[in-house]
Amino acid sequence: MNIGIIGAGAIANTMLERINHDAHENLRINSVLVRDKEKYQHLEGEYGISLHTDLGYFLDSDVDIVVEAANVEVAKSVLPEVMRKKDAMLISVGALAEGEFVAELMQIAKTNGRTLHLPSGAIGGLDLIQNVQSHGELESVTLTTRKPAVALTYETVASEKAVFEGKAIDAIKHFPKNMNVAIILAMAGIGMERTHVTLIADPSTDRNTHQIEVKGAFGRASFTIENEPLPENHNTSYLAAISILGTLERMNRNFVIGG
Ligand SMILES: NC(=O)C1=CN([C@@H]2O[C@H](COP(=O)(O)OP(=O)(O)OC[C@H]3O[C@@H](n4cnc5c(N)ncnc54)[C@H](OP(=O)(O)O)[C@@H]3O)[C@@H](O)[C@H]2O)C=CC1
Ligand SMILES: O=C([O-])CC(=O)C(=O)O
Repeated sequence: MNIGIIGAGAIANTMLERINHDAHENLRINSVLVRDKEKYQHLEGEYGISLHTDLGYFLDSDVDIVVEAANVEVAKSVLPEVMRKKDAMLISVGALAEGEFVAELMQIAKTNGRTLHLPSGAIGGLDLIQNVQSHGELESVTLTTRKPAVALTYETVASEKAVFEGKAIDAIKHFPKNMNVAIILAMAGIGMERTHVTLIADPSTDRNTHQIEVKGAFGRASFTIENEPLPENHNTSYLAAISILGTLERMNRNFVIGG
């Protein structure tokens, strides 16, 4: 499967390493869309990809699926055009916080026979949450995220401090680079208004920890994911990058595990 990536930052680089550098048997990244060609020129030689700055030419290049790995604003602006022409995979899922935009995208997907894939990103447990909610039997979902203080605030923080507490829909507005997990969790479960989020700036941690608590007719579940960050961007967990890789790999299979 030929892949086009939007963005050339920490996640995109991990994918270029795992897929092109390691010569993945089924996957190949052919094209990368950037806004500054000079800055990323070295990638063409290093990974044998074509760099593009024009979305139209990028979409017309030899790619079967487009993976967005840029940011929420870029995702919002390019996704409608991308989905008219290609299947897409989105990691800046904060772009989907507004229901009207999701409805517009789903209409484009339906008209053009496209699929939008949303990997689990830096968390897990979304299979269980979706199963429980399939009959609307989810009662509550809470997310407590703890990140290094420097990732969340310019203030000097002496001891751990909650920098946000409230609904998922508001969490992504205030922290678009850190709360994509809140949005995928809300989409899988009880929505943007009812998913309760606490974001803690912790000067004593170097990990991105997401603690999820779920209650419903099935019983209760809790998941704690203690993520190692990517060296190129400490805000971003390594798991987010390999959740894209795993999702791409599973698209090639003739069997499905979990769900
Ligand atoms: N769903 C989840 O669980 C997670 C989601 N994320 C999200 O994934 C996304 C990518 O993360 P990460 O790789 O760490 O981010 P980085 O900041 O490392 O990289 C972002 C890349 O996007 C590029 N970019 C910015 N604007 C444009 C544009 N207009 N056109 C093309 N490229 C552009 C940047 O280029 P330039 O150098 O020119 O600025 C840069 O190469 C972020 O939105 C992040 O919040 C991250 C972790 C978890
Ligand atoms: O990588 C993480 O741990 C989470 C993150 O940044 C996000 O959800 O935006």
